[in-house]
Amino acid sequence: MTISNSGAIAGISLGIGGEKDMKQFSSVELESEIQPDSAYGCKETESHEAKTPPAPTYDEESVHKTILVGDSGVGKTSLLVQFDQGKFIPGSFSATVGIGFTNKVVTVDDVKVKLQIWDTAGQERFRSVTHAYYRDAHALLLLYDITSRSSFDNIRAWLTEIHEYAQSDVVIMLLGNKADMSSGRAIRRDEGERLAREYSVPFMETSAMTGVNVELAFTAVAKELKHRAVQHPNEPKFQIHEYIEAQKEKSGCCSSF
Ligand SMILES: Nc1nc2c(ncn2[C@@H]2O[C@H](COP(=O)(O)OP(=O)(O)OP(=O)(O)O)[C@@H](O)[C@H]2O)c(=O)[nH]1
Repeated sequence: MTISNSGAIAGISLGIGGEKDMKQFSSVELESEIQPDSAYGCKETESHEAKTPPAPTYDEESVHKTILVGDSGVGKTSLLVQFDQGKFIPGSFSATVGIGFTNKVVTVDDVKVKLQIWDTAGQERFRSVTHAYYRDAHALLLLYDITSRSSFDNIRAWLTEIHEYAQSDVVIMLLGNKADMSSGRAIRRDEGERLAREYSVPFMETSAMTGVNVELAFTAVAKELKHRAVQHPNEPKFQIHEYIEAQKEKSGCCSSF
């Protein structure tokens, strides 16, 4: 699997201590970047004979809007920077202001899946701005910080908001970030697993610092979105939970947490 970047993080100032100011991007400009969901569904055939329709092909021009959400300070910007640039800059970001995005292309099953990844401000005062972006989101990565009980407790409220403002079929993934901070851990991994099971969403612990599971989180989302776009009604569905567990086992990623 390869990952390529098709743009810098829009509106995020990466300077040490710099504010992650997204203000210079108007929502109109940003929305115009999003392509229609042309890959979803397949074309009607002219013949009226009862035959199995051909499997739809994936439209590589489709853009999948993927949004990072969660309390302020859980590591949304750091996760995106780790995925985008493969690096972690400790303590370098002040709170995100507003919302901004970066484009990434993830190659899964030999096709290029375009993710437009939006980094949102976790602070309460920006909530009304970010809600507006949920509506046409294809995927939401919901983060808490494993060293922060309150960020974990707030996940239920985030899920309520997501169900209120996002499409009912949006792909949701729960991420327990800062998994490298074992000494400060406040939330056990099985608590995260239990919450994810309760809401039937996939879950993994990540570290924006070490990079553990960062690529896997985005790749799993890309795979799910790609499979949904070309899903044939008679074929078994892609099992994102099984895929994640298999990949975790392969990498042996989580044994040290
Ligand atoms: N040890 C460790 N620190 C992290 C990790 N992810 C983020 N941090 C630190 O946590 C702090 C907050 O990270 P941000 O990425 O700014 O968090 P955010 O969720 O974008 O915050 P808002 O913009 O306010 O919503 C920074 O000091 C990061 O360096 C991680 O995986 N491990």
